[in-house]
Amino acid sequence: MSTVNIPRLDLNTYINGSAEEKKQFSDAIGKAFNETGFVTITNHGLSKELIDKLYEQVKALFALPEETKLQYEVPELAGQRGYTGKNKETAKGFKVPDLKEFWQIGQFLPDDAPEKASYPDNMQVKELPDFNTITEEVYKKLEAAGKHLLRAIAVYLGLSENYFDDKVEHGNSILRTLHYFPITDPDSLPDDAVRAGAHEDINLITLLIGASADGLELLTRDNTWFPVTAFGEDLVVNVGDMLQRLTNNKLKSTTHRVVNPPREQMKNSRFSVPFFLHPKSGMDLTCLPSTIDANHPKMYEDITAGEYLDERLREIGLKK
Ligand SMILES: O=C(O)CCC(=O)C(=O)O
Ligand SMILES: [Fe+2]
Repeated sequence: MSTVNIPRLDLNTYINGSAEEKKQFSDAIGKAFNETGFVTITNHGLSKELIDKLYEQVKALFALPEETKLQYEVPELAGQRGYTGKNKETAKGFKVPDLKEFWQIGQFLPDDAPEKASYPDNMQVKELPDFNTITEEVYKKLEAAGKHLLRAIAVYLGLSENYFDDKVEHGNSILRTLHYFPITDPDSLPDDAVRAGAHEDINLITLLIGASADGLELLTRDNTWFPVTAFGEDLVVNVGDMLQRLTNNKLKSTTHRVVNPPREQMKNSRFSVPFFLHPKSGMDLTCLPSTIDANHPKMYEDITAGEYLDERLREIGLKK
C-alpha cells in the first residue's frame, strides 16, 4: 500500500520562525506535495470567529429563494463571479453534473491597478450586506496565507523565495462558497450523480476551509480513495494543475472528489469554501528547466495561465 502523507504544518513556523524552522516547513510541504499533493495547515491567520461568521453568511446566501439567487447568475461570466445554479458544472469526463450550487468572488483591486479592466467586477449580495464584507476579509486573508505557502514551495523548488510574489500579486484567484444541496429523494438521482465528481483543481494551489461535513477524498497512487480530514479550523491545501505543469509533475495535482453521504443523510446540506489561488493570466507555465532531465522528460507544451484557464473552463462546461 502506498503511504498517504498528509502532514499538519504550522504556517507561523514559516512566517515567523528561525531559518531552521523555515527550512523544515519548506521541506515538509515540498515532500508532501511531491508524494500526496495535500497538507493541512494550522495558524493560517483566519480566526475561528471569522470562519464561524463566514459559514453563517454562506448558509444565509443559499437559503435565499431560488429566484433571488438566479438574479445573480450571468452566463457570460462563466461562473467566475456571482451565482452558479444546480446542474451547471460537470467534472471533466463525467456526464452528470455535480450535486452543488456555488457563488464565486474574485480579486479586489484598487481602481488604478492595471489588471482592473481584465477582471469582471464582483457581485454584491444586496440581501446580505455582511456576506460581502466577510467574504472580502476571508479572500484577503487566504490570499495572504497562500502567498506565504508559495514562498515555502519556491524554496523547496530551489527558486528564489519571492519567485511567485509578482506572479500572484493582483492574480485571478477565486473564493468559491459551495452548497451541496439536500436530496430528499435519492432514488430520483442518476446512478453516477455525486456531490463533486473526481477532478483536479486548475489553479496553482487550493486552500480549503474545513467543510461542514465529511466527504472529501483523494485518489492515492495505488488507485484507492482515502478520506481527507482537517482538524478543527485547519485549512486543507492541495496542488492544482498549474503548479503540477510548472514543475513538470514534480508536485502532484492529486485527483479528489466529494462523495455522497449515506442515504439517510442525503437530506442534509454540506457547505465548504475553497480558495483557488491563481496567478495573473500572463504567467508563463512553461516547465521549469530544473525539473526536466533524462529521467523526467518535459511533459507539457508551453502555455500561459490565461490560455490554460480558458481551455479548462470550456472542458467543465462553464465557458462556451
Ligand atoms: O467541498 C470540498 O470539500 C472540496 C471542493 C473541491 O474540491 C472543489 O470545489 O474543487
Ligand atoms: Fe477541487
